[in-house]
Amino acid sequence: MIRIENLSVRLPGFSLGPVDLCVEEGEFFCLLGPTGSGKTLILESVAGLVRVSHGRIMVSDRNVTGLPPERRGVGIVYQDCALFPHLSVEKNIHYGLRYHNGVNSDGHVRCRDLVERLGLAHLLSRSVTTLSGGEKQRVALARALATAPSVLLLDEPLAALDPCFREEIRDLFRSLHSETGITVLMVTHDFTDAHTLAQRVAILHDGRIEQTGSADTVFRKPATTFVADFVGMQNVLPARVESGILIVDGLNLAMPAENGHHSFAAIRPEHVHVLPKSHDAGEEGIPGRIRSIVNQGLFAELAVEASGVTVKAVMLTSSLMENEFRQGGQVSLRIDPADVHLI
Ligand SMILES: Nc1ncnc2c1ncn2[C@@H]1O[C@H](COP(=O)(O)OP(=O)(O)OP(=O)(O)O)[C@@H](O)[C@H]1O
Repeated sequence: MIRIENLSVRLPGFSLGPVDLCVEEGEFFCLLGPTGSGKTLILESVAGLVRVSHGRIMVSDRNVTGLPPERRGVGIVYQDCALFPHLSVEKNIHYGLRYHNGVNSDGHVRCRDLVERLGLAHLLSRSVTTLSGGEKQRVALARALATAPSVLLLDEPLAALDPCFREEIRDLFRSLHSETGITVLMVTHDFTDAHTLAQRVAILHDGRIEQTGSADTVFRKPATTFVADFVGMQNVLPARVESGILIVDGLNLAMPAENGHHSFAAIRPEHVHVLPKSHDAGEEGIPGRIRSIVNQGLFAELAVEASGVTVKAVMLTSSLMENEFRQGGQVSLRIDPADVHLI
């Protein structure tokens, strides 16, 4: 368990916090946010690598705020692995043991088990400078776990890897977490990590947490326009309700089930259905004109102008071809009220 209470870190050009965050025992938690929003600083505060200005950090019910990194019971893996280039794979893995209750038989047994589990036995005598990206990450993970930390901190460990290694290491994190039940706090830019690994996520903005929840909730029901933009809603439009009709900018839409006071409607581009003009789009069909098409290969991104509003949509390129959609062409838009999220 990691409990961060009222944490602030003041640096010359940046202020983190106040941040409150609890990662439950055995949870896999992802921190997401734009570059420079303070994700790494949170991780470094937990690891004891940065001076905390205010607040308290608990790891497994122990107040570790004033403790040096090696006494906090945390393991950390960085994006660039930060392995010691002058040491072999084996020496890198054993490195931390000397600072954690000395080199004892428990530590050696644990390292042997990790070497086995992470498929590193044939690499032990190799210099780490000769390893592939995926192999380096597995060594970094073994080194971080060698001291039996109660929590594992991962700072964008997949970002520098080729897509094929990324999938392999992501699977490794997933199985390791489910087998050991270790508490994991991971910084990532990648929404796939959030969806496939995390039980919960937090979105950071300018040193503050803007929303915490399951990946599904945060992606489908963002609490703020910032989170909506960040998770790729693309259509975040001023909205008001008049006589039971939702007026989104200049568009009249059927009212979604959500109630309460709202100022914005957020609609994911994949929830905007673009249909040929002749197609029966039903009562909700909104006439529009295609302003632009960007072909991304498998998908195409469309900007459609409807009643003076630019609505973003994505569709399969095959469907774009089939329907012979062209820039300037007339279309009908259909948006299911259930896919309109009010903020
Ligand atoms: N030791 C430091 N001294 C001064 N400023 C720092 C220090 N460490 C981080 N910062 C600044 O704090 C801000 C947040 O940095 P941080 O590395 O936490 O961002 P991040 O969200 O992890 O970004 P990225 O996704 O690009 O890694 C940045 O503006 C950074 O320049």
